[in-house]
Amino acid sequence: MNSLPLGKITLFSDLHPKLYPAYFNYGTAGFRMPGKVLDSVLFRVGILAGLRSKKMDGKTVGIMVTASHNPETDNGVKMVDPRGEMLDSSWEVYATTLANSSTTEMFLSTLEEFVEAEKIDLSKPARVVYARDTRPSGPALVAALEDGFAAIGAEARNAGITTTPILHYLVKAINTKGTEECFGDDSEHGYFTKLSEAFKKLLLGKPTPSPLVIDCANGVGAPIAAKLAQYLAASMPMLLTNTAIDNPGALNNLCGADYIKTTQKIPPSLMTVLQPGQRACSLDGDADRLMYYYLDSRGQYHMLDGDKIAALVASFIVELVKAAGLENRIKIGVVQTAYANGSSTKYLSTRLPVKCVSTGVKHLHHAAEHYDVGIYFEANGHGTVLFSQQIQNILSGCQPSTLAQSIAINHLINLAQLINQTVGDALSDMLLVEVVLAHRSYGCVEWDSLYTDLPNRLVKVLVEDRNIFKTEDAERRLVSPPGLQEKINDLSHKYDSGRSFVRPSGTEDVVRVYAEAATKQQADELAFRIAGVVYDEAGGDASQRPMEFL
Ligand SMILES: CC(=O)N[C@H]1[C@@H](OP(=O)(O)O)O[C@H](CO)[C@@H](O)[C@@H]1O
Ligand SMILES: [Mg+2]
Repeated sequence: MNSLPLGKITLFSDLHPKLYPAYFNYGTAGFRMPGKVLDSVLFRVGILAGLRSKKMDGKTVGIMVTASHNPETDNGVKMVDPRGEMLDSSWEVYATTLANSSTTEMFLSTLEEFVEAEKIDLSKPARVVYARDTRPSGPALVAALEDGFAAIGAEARNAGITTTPILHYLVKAINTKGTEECFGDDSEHGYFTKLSEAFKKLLLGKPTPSPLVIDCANGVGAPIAAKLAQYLAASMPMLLTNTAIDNPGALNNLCGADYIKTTQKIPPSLMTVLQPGQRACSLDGDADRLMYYYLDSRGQYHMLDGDKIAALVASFIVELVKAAGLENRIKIGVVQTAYANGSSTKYLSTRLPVKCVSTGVKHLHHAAEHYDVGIYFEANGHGTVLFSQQIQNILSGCQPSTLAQSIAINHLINLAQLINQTVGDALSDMLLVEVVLAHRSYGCVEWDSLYTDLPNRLVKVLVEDRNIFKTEDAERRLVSPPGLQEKINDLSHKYDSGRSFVRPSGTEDVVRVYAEAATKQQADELAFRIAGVVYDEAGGDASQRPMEFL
């Protein structure tokens, strides 16, 4: 086939017309909207994925149908590149243009222009693997996606209902099969085997962890964690909660990783379950984010977010690399965003290089790839640790001269197996945390005391046009509107340990204000004063002005 099958695409496309005037944007998290408006988008993404595979010489491309931590009525779709990573950003623009073509004719002509511009060799095969989360709108959207595959003639493999990180794993496993970089068996069984075997090796000789309460957000994490529990058997006792995937409206409702981070509260459903001192964690709706928390002996709630996970894991890896005698050969680094708590940055900076990049997983992931071992976590609990292929080869070829070196090297080798190398993975990260806690003989209290979080506050501001907000220095400084950054600086300087920044959201039509300061009251006050200044500069009617915190 050296030209697009226009007749077939037309037939299918007419079954999936663009009915909604909505503007579709392939953003940080792919397309994400109310599920009911996405039929045409899924069909077109099916075709685009086929073309992406052809462009990548027939390698398998992944597609995940999910809206992660969003409300149950939302849905979305994102594409995964052959190495298991997020779609190349140049294609995000094509995805947006194709999704917004208002008629079949316009869609076809845009497709043709695009094939021409990208010089796609249409005679190449197209291969895709796809999955969805548990959302009720999922089956119909997957059917639209499958029509897209049929229209372009893609060879499609259905991975069923699974997590986003497993889909990423499958993509990389399929594409590295039979190569030196072989990633593992390209099945869910392969994923569970890889994780559980590495976990058991890392825990050998350590006491079995006490039971961990897992809030599955009533989403796809529930069936997947249940399967993982079977592979781990007695080596990791887990108490699964919020597993009601068939209860309408339950997904992410008053539970899940995003609820934990944004409300800084325990899910109400766990109030009677969680014992003081017991570890608990929450996954989000597609199980790529993880938050830990616990109640202290006075019953007070404490949150252990992505920054605390980074601190725990980074210090452990730094010590292992030293113990392996490889500190001069392995360059370790941490990547954060401006949302990382100032105390975490301070803690980490005394141990290893820390880089700050713009918000969004792809920025963190790419920056982490510049290290031999790159650790990245967003404060919201999304993150992973990347071991370069070269370092994995060095580790497996190492000739240790002492027993201690040999043990440390083996631990590093097993960590590279345990940790999902493609994307943040709540279940893999959870096992990683459990390994470090077991090696350190830490409970939550000891882990929490690595450093004390600076109180902070995040406020959303509704403005008339968030596009007038432009930033630099990894989003820490506003360059537009002119003069606003100076006002932010003046206010921040008035508070002990005051730090604040303002940036337009990439996923919502708002501007976000983040502030931290020495006390909670000061952080709240600073955030709301800056939000007020932002609103006065760019907001609309006075009723939407952020209310001063009392
Ligand atoms: C403050 C915050 O949590 N921002 C989130 C949010 O991005 P915004 O661009 O801030 O809307 O969604 C992103 C995608 O899920 C996530 O990567 C990021 O951390
Ligand atoms: Mg998610």
